Amino acid sequence: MVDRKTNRVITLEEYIIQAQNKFPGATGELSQLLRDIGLAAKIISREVNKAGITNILGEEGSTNIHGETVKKLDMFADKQLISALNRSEITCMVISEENDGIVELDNDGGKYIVYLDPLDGSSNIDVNVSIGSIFSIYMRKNPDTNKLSEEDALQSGVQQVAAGYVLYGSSTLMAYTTGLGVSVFTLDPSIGEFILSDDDVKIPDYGTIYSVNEGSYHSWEEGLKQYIKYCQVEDSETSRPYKARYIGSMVADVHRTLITGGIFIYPNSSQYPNGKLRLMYECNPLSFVIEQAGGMAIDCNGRILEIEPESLHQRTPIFIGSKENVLKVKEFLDEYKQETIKA
Ligand SMILES: O=P(O)(O)OC[C@H]1O[C@](O)(COP(=O)(O)O)[C@@H](O)[C@@H]1O
Repeated sequence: MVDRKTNRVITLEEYIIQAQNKFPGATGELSQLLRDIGLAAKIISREVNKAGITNILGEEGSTNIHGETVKKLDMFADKQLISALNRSEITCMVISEENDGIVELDNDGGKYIVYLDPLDGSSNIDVNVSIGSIFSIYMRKNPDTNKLSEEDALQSGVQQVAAGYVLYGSSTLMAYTTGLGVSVFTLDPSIGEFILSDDDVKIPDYGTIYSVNEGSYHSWEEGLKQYIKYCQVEDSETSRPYKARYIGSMVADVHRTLITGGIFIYPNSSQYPNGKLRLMYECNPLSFVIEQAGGMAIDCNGRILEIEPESLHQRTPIFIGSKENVLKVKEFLDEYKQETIKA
């Protein structure tokens, strides 16, 4: 995207500074934090792009708190992001999918807390399918107390000051929001810069793509089963049947949903009674982005962003995407919930 006034491409760096200048009181710290994440993303992107020829594919040998085998790229991305955040002394703690507890950085004076899914879509790393990194940023609740605590970090999604993701796909892009709409930047490897490619992105109100792992269909609640049947019925008026698309990397499936409209679902199932995806570093940040683009994100009861977190790595079911599609699935969930209650 070219700046109409200067007829020049706009880099992430410039865009962040321009946005900051709109807030006279801004300290520039959040800007620095976003730049730090941008830098780490470039380094991770470089490694992802040549993963097949450098010994960075495969398992690292350890298991994380979720009982998942950790991939070498998971650890590489985790290290890159944490060291980038440690460099600028404004982040006091990081919570990451690859670390059990809070990671205290050497900046206990820092006022920001960052949640990370350093490498999302781990099952796709070794098969060269799109993967991503997800970040969510909060201010400390009690900046005057020296002692950092989990209590500081357990804040609902509405408290996020910024959130976003990096998608390592056919190109590498970074999308984020600070609560003033969603901006997308594409990495131009030839100059090593993220260039603004889309500003104030809006998700279509209605889409004809549904995205869910139907492998666990048998253990879904009836309302969801009936909604998927609804998506598959022939009806030209509502452009059904919808197309099914499922990449298996939440960042990639949600980014597609942001651009084309539709819905991404990761429900409860017998394998994951409370859903699989993590509230604090997968569902909250992507819900903030989708809501800022005009979409919706709910669990089986209400808004994802209003869930009061109880633990750092808690999971939640999620229904996220275009407003009309999310309202439709909620209709089915509520209707069959009533049926079950009556029965
Ligand atoms: O293989 P499944 O059960 O469909 O799960 C895929 C989901 O799990 C995830 O891979 C979980 O994320 P991680 O790879 O970060 O653990 C999501 O990106 C994706 O949406």
